[in-house]
Amino acid sequence: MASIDIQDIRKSYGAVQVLHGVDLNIRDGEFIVLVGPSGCGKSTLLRMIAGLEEVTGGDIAIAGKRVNDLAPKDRDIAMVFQSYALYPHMSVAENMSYSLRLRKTPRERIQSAVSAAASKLGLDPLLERRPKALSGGQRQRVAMGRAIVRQPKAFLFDEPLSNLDARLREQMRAEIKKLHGDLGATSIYVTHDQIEAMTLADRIVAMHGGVVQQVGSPLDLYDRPANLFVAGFIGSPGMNFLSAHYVPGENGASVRLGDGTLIALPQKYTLAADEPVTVGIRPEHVELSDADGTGVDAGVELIEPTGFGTILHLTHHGLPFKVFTVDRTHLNAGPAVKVSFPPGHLHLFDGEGDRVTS
Ligand SMILES: Nc1ncnc2c1ncn2[C@@H]1O[C@H](COP(=O)(O)OP(=O)(O)OP(=O)(O)O)[C@@H](O)[C@H]1O
Repeated sequence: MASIDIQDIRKSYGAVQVLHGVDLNIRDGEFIVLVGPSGCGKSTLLRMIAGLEEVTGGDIAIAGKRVNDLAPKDRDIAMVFQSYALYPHMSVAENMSYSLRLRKTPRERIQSAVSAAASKLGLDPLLERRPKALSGGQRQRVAMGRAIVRQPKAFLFDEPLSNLDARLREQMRAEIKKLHGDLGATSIYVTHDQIEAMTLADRIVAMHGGVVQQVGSPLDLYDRPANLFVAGFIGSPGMNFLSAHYVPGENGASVRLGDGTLIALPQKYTLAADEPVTVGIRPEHVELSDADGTGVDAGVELIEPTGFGTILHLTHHGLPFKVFTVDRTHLNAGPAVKVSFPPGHLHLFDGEGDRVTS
């Protein structure tokens, strides 16, 4: 196991810069998830750590040793890909033992490593099969087994569950988390799936446009997103954003929506009167009541029952927003409801899209 230190890492393909200076210190044993939309540079960063892409600028150190110019095989890390990358002509056991055989590891050591990994992953009955006789989930387990037997300093995962159906993804996600709990190995996991990021990570690194937007625990990112991008990316259904202007007010600060509606804020902020801001509130934090209740008027556009809860698509003076509720009485909401925005759940972002904290 090892720490991984990334300092001012930059990557360009010709004139196109895709990583703009990434700094990240990963602790020994930590599970880090790189998350972001397609094209944000997360796979490129992972591949640079693995040694599969050249570093344009900056430094990468594994266990305190600079590895920029070290070949992938000399970095002592194992990579698990979306495509599994298994050898079709080898059995499961041969696939798992391949790297150890290359290293001329003694036969008994190979056997005990393969059998320990196989039993951890439930692969014992499949050891003699070829990959083509396995399901997608079983193949991904073999790919993980192959990584485990090497006892690498770190595991790198590149969207390993993308090819699996939703139920299997959920199951494998839990298995990966349990495996990390057992092995305690430093892991970096790339995904565009925010649920995977939230459930697996000790810390999430949210990326956008080749720039790290925020690094923190899953709940840090959920509770205190650093900017509009993170606020919108983490959480499902996504956070509602309302354009507004800041009103300092004598009896506490508020924001004024376009139609003049005032929404109370939890505190005063160091913003100028009338400064344009964006207010964010998660669908699960909006409070709903009947049309004759208290709050702001909203029209009901669409009701989506999910079983666990209900998503209501609402509008307030043409402004669309969503509410999520587990209260089934709202399944039959009429054409109009009232909503209120609890001040403690509001997020405020300035004109640049950055979180306003004080
Ligand atoms: N070999 C290459 N040559 C030129 N541009 C590249 C190359 N590889 C990646 N890119 C570009 O670099 C950017 C980052 O790509 P990268 O694969 O790291 O994104 P990603 O966040 O992992 O996306 P995805 O989830 O789609 O894999 C993209 O704009 C991509 O087009």
